[in-house]
Amino acid sequence: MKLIVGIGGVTNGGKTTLTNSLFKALPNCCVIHQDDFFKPQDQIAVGEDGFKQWDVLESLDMEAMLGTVRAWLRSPQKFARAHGVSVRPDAADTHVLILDGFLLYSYRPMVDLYSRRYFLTVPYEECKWRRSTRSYTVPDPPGLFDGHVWPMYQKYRREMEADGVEVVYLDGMKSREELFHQVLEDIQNSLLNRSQAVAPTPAHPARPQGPGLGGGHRAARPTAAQPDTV
Ligand SMILES: Nc1ncnc2c1ncn2[C@@H]1O[C@H](COP(=O)(O)OP(=O)(O)OP(=O)(O)O)[C@@H](O)[C@H]1O
Ligand SMILES: NC(=O)c1ccc[n+]([C@@H]2O[C@H](CO)[C@@H](O)[C@H]2O)c1
Ligand SMILES: [Mg+2]
Repeated sequence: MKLIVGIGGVTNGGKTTLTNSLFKALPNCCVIHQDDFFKPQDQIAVGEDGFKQWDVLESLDMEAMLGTVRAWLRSPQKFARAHGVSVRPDAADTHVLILDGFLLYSYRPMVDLYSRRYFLTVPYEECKWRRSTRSYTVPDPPGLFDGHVWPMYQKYRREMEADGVEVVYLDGMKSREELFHQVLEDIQNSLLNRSQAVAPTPAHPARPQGPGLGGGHRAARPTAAQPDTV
């Protein structure tokens, strides 16, 4: 069973913090960070506002990110091994991929790959404060947050909502522990529901095939007919 989980949402909402905790807690779990797919600095456009446009989809090599997700889909076992994740024999059929990033649900070719799309939010003031404490590989120039980062967050979020992309909102003002337990429990329930949906137990108790029984046609399988991939 393969499960792709998105930990998306606003910058400094706590995505990577939450992702790291889930990674440690879930069996056979791999992580892909969207931030690893930023294009080189000299390929980042400069806007009319004079700011490098880091917070737009075009600044990310999303084709490469999708390629990495496809590699996991082809063989989660191989992917896990290649990334130093040792596959747990007691849960060898369960594979979870977490995608961590601020623009996960705005790239059309990937939107339908997720089993669950989480979206962390924090209010403007908190976000601005947290961001001011961070140092990125390219430090934020003065005014970037108000001039570029926050307006782009609002624009992409509006578009995502207008497109009807279904997400589970998470309140990033909750404690790290509360968020972790909430999301872990939710993912574990998804895994449980899926394992029950694909379990080989028949919908009805097996009946011996005697005369007059088993007339040659099969009843449609209910939820079990769903593929176990995403
Ligand atoms: N639940 C929380 N409550 C308070 N502070 C938090 C919480 N989660 C994370 N933080 C802090 O907020 C900051 C941003 O956290 P984190 O790096 O996880 O966010 P992010 O959404 O991944 O940000 P980025 O946009 O840089 O990817 C860090 O200083 C982190 O310690
Ligand atoms: N990781 C990077 O190369 C980089 C460079 C400049 C800015 N950022 C910021 O990262 C955030 C997403 O995590 C975005 O808001 C970018 O502004 C990242
Ligand atoms: Mg992060």
